[in-house]
Amino acid sequence: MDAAVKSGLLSDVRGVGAKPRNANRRSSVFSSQKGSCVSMSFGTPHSDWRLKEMKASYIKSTVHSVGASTYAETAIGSYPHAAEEKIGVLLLNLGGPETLVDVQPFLFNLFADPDIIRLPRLFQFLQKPLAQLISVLRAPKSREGYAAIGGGSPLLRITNEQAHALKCALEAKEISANVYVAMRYWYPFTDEALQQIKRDKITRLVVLPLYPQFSISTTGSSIRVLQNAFREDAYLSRLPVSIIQSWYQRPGYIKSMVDLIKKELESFSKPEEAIIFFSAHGVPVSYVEEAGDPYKDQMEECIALIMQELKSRGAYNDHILAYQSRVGPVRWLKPYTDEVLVELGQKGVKSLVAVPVSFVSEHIETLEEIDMEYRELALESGIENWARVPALNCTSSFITDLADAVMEALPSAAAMSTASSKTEDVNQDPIDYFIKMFFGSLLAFALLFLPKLTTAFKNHII
Ligand SMILES: C=CC1=C(C)c2cc3[nH]c(cc4nc(cc5[nH]c(cc1n2)c(C)c5CCC(=O)O)C(CCC(=O)O)=C4C)c(C)c3C=C
Ligand SMILES: [Fe+2]
Repeated sequence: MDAAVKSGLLSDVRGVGAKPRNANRRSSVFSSQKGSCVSMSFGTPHSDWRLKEMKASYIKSTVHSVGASTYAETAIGSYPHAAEEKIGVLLLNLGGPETLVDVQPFLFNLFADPDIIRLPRLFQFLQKPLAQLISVLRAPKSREGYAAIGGGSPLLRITNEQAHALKCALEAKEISANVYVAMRYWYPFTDEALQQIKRDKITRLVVLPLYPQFSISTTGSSIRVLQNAFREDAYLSRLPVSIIQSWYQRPGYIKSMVDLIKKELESFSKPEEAIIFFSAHGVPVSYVEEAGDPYKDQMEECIALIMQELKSRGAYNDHILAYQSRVGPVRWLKPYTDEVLVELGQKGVKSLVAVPVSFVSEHIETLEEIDMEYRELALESGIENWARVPALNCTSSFITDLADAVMEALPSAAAMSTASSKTEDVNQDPIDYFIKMFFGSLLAFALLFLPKLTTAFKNHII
C-alpha cells in the first residue's frame, strides 16, 4: 500500500482513517471488469499478439527509454504456458479528492511525495511535517476550486470509464485483459490494485500511465511506488511487466488530439484567425535543469507533432505553448499561461482556442483553472472569442490507440529487477516517527515563515 496509508500512524496526521469512507466508489477500481462491451466497436480485430511478435522499434525506444525503471531479463519461463496467460493492464493516474473533506489529506499525500517536493537528502526527515503544513495552508484555496467543479474531482469516475473502454477495445482486438486503476494520491491506491492483480493471478502485466509525457513528478513517482511494491513481493517481483513510460508521439494519440482541435476551430466564424494555445501543467525549472526531467522536451516535441498533423490537414494557425498551475515560491517552467494570455490580449489577439495537453481527462485544472480563471482573464484582456478543446476522456480513436499501445508492449514484458534501493520509509519506529514529526514541524514552520515564503503566501501563489 502507499506508504502514507500503510504506516497506520499516518492516518492521524492525514486527518482520515486509512479505511475508505466511501468503499463502494473506491472499490470501483475494479469496475472495469464489470459491464458488457457488446455495443462498442474499436477498430479491427487482432488475432494473437504472441504469434505476431510485435517488437516494433517504438516499444524498444519508449518502454525502457526514460531511466526510471530497471529490469532483469525475462522470467517468463517460470510462468504458466501462453494458453493459461492472464493479461492485466494497470492504469496509473494521479487521483483526486472525491469530497471537500478529502482535500487536505489528498494534498498531504501529494506534498509528502519526494518526487513532488524534492528535498536534499539531509532534510528528507522534514518531508512529512512540511507536507502537513503546506497541505493545511493550501487546502482552503484548493477546496474552493473543487467546490466550483461540483465538490470533488471527476478523475476516478473518468479513469474507471477509460479502464472499461480500454478493456472493450482490447476485447474487440481479441485480447482478453483485466484493466486495473492505481491512483498515486487518493483511493484506489497502488497497493489495492496490486492486491487484486495477485488475487486474479495475472501472469503478464502492462503498466500504462495516463500521462502522455513522462515527468519525474507524475509517471516517475508512480513507477517508483510500483518498484518498491514489486521488490517486496515474491509474486510481483517475478511477474513479467512492461512499462510504457511515455506515448505522446503515438500517431493515434496525435490524430485524436488534432480531431478535437479541428472540431473546436470550426466553432469560430474565422477559424484561421484563432491562436492555438497549448496549456500544459508546469513543473519546477529545477526538475528539468537539475534532475534531467524529459517533460519539457517531450512536451515541445508533442506540440510540434500536433502542429505538423494540423498543417497536413490544412490548418495553418499560429500556436503557443505555456505552462499552468504553479504552486509555491520556486521558479516553474515558463512562459506562464496567465501572463501569456494577458500579453496576447494586449497585442490585439481576438480569437483563441485553449488546448490542455498534459493530461487526458477533465480535472480541476481544465474545469476550474482554464474554463473559469483563464477564460475570465482572457476576456478581461481583450480576447473576444474563447473556446477550449475538451480532454480526450473516452474518445474512441484515443482508446483504440491505447489498446494498440498495450498490444505492442505485451511481448516485451519482463520481470522487474530487485536490485535498486528503496526510497520510502514504510516501516518506521513510532517513537522515531513522533520525534521527527515534532521537531520537523517546528523547523518546517520556521522555514515557512522566511520572508520569501511569506511573500508567496501574500501573493496567493501558495
Ligand atoms: C502532467 C500532469 C501533471 C504534472 C506534471 C503535475 C505536477 C505537479 N503538480 C503539483 C501540485 C498539484 N497538483 C494538483 C492537482 C493535479 N495535478 C495534476 C497533474 C499534474 N501535476 C492533475 C491531473 C491534478 C488534478 C487532480 C484532480 O483532482 O482533478 C494539486 C491539487 C489541486 C490544487 O490545489 O491545485 C496540486 C497542489 C506539483 C507541485 C507538481 C510538480 C512538482
Ligand atoms: Fe499537479
